[in-house]
Amino acid sequence: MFDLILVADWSAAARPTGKTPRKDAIWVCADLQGRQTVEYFPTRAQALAFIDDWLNRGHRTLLGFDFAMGFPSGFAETLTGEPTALSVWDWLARHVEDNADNSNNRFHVAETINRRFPGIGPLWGRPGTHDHPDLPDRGTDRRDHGVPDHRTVEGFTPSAQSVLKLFTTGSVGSQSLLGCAALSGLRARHASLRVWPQETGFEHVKDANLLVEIYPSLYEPADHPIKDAGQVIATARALRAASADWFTAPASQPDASRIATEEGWIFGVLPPSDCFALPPGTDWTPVDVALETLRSGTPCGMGRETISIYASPGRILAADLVATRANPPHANAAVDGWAFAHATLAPGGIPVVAGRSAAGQPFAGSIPPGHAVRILTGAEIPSDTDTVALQEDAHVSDDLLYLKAIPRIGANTRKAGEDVASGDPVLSAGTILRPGDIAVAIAAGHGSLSVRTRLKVGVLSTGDEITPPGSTTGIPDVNRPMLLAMLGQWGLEPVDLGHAPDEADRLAAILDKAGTDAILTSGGASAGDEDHLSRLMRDLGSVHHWRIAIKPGRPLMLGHWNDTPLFGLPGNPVAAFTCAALFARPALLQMAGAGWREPQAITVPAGFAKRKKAGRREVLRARLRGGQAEIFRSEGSGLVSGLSWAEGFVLLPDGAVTVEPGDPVHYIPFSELGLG
Ligand SMILES: Nc1nc2c(c(=O)[nH]1)N[C@H]1C(S)=C(S)[C@@H](COP(=O)(O)OP(=O)(O)OC[C@H]3O[C@@H](n4cnc5c(N)ncnc54)[C@H](O)[C@@H]3O)O[C@H]1N2
Ligand code: MOO
Repeated sequence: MFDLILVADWSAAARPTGKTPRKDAIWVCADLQGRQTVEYFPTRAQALAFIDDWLNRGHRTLLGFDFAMGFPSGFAETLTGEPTALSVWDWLARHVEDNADNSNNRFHVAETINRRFPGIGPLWGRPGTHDHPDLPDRGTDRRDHGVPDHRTVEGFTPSAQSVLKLFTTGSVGSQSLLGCAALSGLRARHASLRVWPQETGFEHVKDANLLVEIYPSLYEPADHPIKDAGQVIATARALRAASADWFTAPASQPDASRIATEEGWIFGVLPPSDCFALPPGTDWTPVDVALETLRSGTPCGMGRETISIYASPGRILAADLVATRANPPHANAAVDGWAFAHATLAPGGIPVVAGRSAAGQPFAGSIPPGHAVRILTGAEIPSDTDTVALQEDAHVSDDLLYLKAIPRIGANTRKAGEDVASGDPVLSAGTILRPGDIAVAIAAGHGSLSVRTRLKVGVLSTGDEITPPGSTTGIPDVNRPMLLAMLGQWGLEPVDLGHAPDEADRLAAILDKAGTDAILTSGGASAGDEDHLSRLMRDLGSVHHWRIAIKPGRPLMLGHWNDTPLFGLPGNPVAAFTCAALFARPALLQMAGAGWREPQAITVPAGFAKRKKAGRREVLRARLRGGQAEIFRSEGSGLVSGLSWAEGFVLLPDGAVTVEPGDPVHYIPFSELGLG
């Protein structure tokens, strides 16, 4: 269809990336009738000149860039008054300054954008060194700006990051701000270029030069020492093989024409036709619906207490913490050596004054110009000096100091407050205190902290067959000690509610007098004659969701006993563990005051093959070996040995999937679930 395919891996670098080809820079693959060349560019301007040159040659061209070419719903209209991606491109072209040496004003433009929106945001993320009051540092600092984080297409490419995030690992927002501005210019220079789907809709365009958004991570990189180069080569190959449904498949989305003009789409992402469909006749609750019920239904009602910093590991900070002193409190020496005022040194030996400055024992006198004084690591820099020479670079003879070389002004000194200034925010409310957080709290002047009182969570096992650990008869109680241990790792207060026999009255009495903030039960959650917990909850409790579209864990029951949230976990230990980690943990942490925390999955190649139907999410016990996710030998949810074998979960999506070895899958290490 196309004679020429151009694939660009874009970059938002603020400086030229250097003469030597390297990763995380701009790479362009040009594929002319199947013959590929790949080029590296130190600047955006050079890459655009190269692309201009190709476009001027008059080939039928498909041109792809790897950044979001549209923004989530509502963004364009608030910014430009028009709900189209192309209006945003033109707005950006008027505001972005992107110079030939890559220097640019993207963070300034981002602030200008944020000021047009209500609340705080929607854009976020900036390097710490920039002072941009209207561009929040963290995504969680934003509110009420009215823009969802993701475009529709990103629902089908879960590893794609939000275009609203401008900085740090994997962010694409900066690329998009600079890129969309550049594309506006490209369109102006090349009138024949049409943008799919923003201009064309989800149409199979056969006779135009097309500009599309691409996502190189969809393809296995070609063999090349630099991954970015391998990715543009692989993407160009994939585009050459694109079929008609690449253009038209997104038209199946309910509001396809709005998506096309406002949000755009990644060329090559095909929404599965039966995605999220449950088999007919079932009424299981999708995982995301159950999680949303929990997120909106488990507010924090915990009080506060002030405790010693020594008792604070794992506790949850109740209020934002502000530094009450600077760290370091005074300018001090970073090394053992000699302090002097740089500007006053004369050639030759430097006279040394008597005395010294040591940590905790500052030098008391004054140091005449051109003199030096002995100083030790951590000691205050005497007020009339500004530079420290390293002891190993100096020697003293006859009370004169000789330096091998004069260090630059300010060398080997630490400025007062260079770490934390008094009044700086250091930790935010909801932080679960880790050793590093405790360190900064102390450095910032705190010896005690206001934390949330601990959330008490009761754990109850049910079932007549359950016997105490160590028993030679019955089924030893795996779940209760396991769940109590999980709660402890999450910094909550586990309360052992013991074991209830299969009698509704006894079960109800135990639940009535639990006295905890939440309850986890295991067993009796499914529909059998002996499944007393589910019957009791339906009769006397309130059930919000029962039967979730997940394997393992389908019988999970979410509800309230009296006013206490109750998680009716399935009896099979693997299902109990999985449901506790994926459903109970975020809800309990939110109740405890730590906010809603979603575990972050990483995308890794599968070390296995598997096929699943649409209709439920599947959670496989997994671990990483050799950079690949391997899975446990069996999915049986009674196989407790797999819980010890595993170091994380592979999550397979609700829709149908076929996983082949090497395909990308989502892996959540147990450390992300607070179970490191
Ligand atoms: N008709 C249906 N049957 C089942 C369904 C269903 O939806 N309809 N779901 C199946 C699934 S999936 C699971 S998981 C189990 C969960 O059932 P229950 O929550 O009712 O659990 P129990 O029947 O009480 O126990 C299941 C299994 O786990 C053992 N168990 C229970 N507690 C413990 C414990 N504390 N420590 C160790 N092992 C425990 C128990 O002995 C059973 O072997 O239901 C399926 N059936
Ligand atoms: O939840 Mo059950 O353990 O899926 O078999």
